[in-house]
Amino acid sequence: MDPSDQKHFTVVDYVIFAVLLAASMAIGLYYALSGGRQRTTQEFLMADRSMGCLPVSLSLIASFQSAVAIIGVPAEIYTHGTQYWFIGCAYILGLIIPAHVFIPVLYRLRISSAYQYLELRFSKTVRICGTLTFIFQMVIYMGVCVYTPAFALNAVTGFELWGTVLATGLVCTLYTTLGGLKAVIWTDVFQTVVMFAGQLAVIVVGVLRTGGVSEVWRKVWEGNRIAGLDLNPDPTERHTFWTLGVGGIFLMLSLYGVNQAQVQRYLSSRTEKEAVRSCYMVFPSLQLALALSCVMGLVMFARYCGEDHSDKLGSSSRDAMVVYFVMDMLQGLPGLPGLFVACLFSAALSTISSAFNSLATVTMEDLIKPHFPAMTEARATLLSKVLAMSYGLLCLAMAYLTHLMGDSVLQVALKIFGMVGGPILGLFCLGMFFPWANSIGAVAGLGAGLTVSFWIGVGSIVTRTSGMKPLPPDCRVALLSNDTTAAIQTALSNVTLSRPSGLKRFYSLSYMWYSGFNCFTVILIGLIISFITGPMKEEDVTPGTIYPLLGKLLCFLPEHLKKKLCCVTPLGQTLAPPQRSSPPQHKESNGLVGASQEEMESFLPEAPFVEYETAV
Ligand SMILES: O=C(O)CCCC[C@@H]1SC[C@@H]2NC(=O)N[C@@H]21
Ligand code: NA
Repeated sequence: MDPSDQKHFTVVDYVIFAVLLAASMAIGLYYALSGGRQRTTQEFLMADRSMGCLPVSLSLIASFQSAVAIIGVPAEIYTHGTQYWFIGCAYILGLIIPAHVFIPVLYRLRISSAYQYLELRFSKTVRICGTLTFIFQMVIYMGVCVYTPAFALNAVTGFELWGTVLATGLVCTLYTTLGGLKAVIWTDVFQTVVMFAGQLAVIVVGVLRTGGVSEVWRKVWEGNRIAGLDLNPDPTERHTFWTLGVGGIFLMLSLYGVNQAQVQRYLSSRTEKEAVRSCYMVFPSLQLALALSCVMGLVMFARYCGEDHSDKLGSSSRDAMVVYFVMDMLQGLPGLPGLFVACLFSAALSTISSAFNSLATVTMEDLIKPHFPAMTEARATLLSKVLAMSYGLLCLAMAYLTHLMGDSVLQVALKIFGMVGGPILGLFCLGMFFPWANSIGAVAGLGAGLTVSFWIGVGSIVTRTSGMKPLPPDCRVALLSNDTTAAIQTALSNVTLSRPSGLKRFYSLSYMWYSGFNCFTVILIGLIISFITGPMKEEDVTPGTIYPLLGKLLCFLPEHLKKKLCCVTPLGQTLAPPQRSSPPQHKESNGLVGASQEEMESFLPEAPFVEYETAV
């Protein structure tokens, strides 16, 4: 972008941005110097399991609402219209199922890492596989989250790119390392407020400067950006009600049901009820976040449709255009561009800090502690801090990798969740809903799921066919010059998109189905291998690790029928846990793994959880 058109920041803007970083640091330092001063892993990683539902719910939003959503969703709405808004329908089941299925099972096991569940249900190997897959997913995702705001700002304002990445990464690493989960949750609360404020400011100023609500509405309506209910069942159609409203449920379950960053927040709640309540409280805030970013996209469309800005932005992507739009709107209003930059970095910091902390937790709990049972609390806490720091530096490296990806950042993030989060969701579903599944089946299922997901993911990149939604003749796209638009119009009008067949059709599966498709692949292969290698007997399954799905689904059946059908009878008391084959390797202060018999009993969930009786 030529310097003459670069939007510049006033001193006030830089001050506001600096205040945001300083406030985040202050919260981090406060929790480093108060309370237990982060001296135990219980406090550093689990916030002493003392959190209330309000901070937890805002922190749950912040974890997966980063600059990717702030920039990527408006760019999506501008380019393809409001179809994406239907993902809001997925938030209903996408939060009810975690609240009533995953939280009860995971909370009552009193674990610190979600993947401890996999060892309880299957074996240590399955736990390690789950942990490594999670680490892989979050490290790449963190890279996208650090890179997005810096890249977008640099493209429009000349804001120093790698200096920003470094500043963001270091501030985030510091307050996460110093203040632990308590600092991460409370900075998330502060940053979520800044995030909403920044987006609201842009929308209000944008609407006022584009001629008011009715004018904006007229332009987006004429620009056919308001999408209707698209019930096209074709799974290769990128965004339809089914891919977003149903495929999106699996995406939500992989994030809000089994992702360590969210599970850790549920487990840090003071009671299970608080955790369930925080999950419910996520719903309105998530809908608000979605609405704000979609409306921002519509205002941007109303503003630029018809004007021509191609010379100003040149080749930079739609994502950068969102920042251009914001700087254009907020010019001459000192402090507001700084507020938006603070909003962008709040979104990024709150997601990255959650990722650091959850990565440090699982690395500690799943990969290190099991091999060093005698490690003292002090050393374990110090190691957790070193881990948070090292993940911070690793993420800067990943930011560079994102530089090479090229796709729209929202697309990249959602593909990562689908390709890696989907199989992990499948692993937990296999464990919770199918008592017959055994460890070999679980590992085979996860392997198959990841293989298929990377096969589709890479295939879709190789045979990429992503076009822009055709524009009405009178509205030229801001980014393209007139003749290019004309060329696209003619090209689009007379080319009949050849329907992909066979393998190509497989590659063109909508990325919104990746989570669901990969989840079912893991379950299917996991069950097949389990039955081939000898299914587990119900009495061998660790109590409390099964969710009585069949019992709940068939709850309308009379007892004797249920007994025959799925040999499931809710017993009044919890059975004595089976003798564990391996002697307890180490006493885990906050987990059941390797716990002794009486510890197991003391932790076991009360009656509502089903114990299986052998089929009569
Ligand atoms: O914002 C990001 O970092 C990732 C993009 C959004 C991830 C998913 S989409 C559905 C759910 N709603 C959110 O706000 N985040 C998650
Ligand atoms: Na965030």
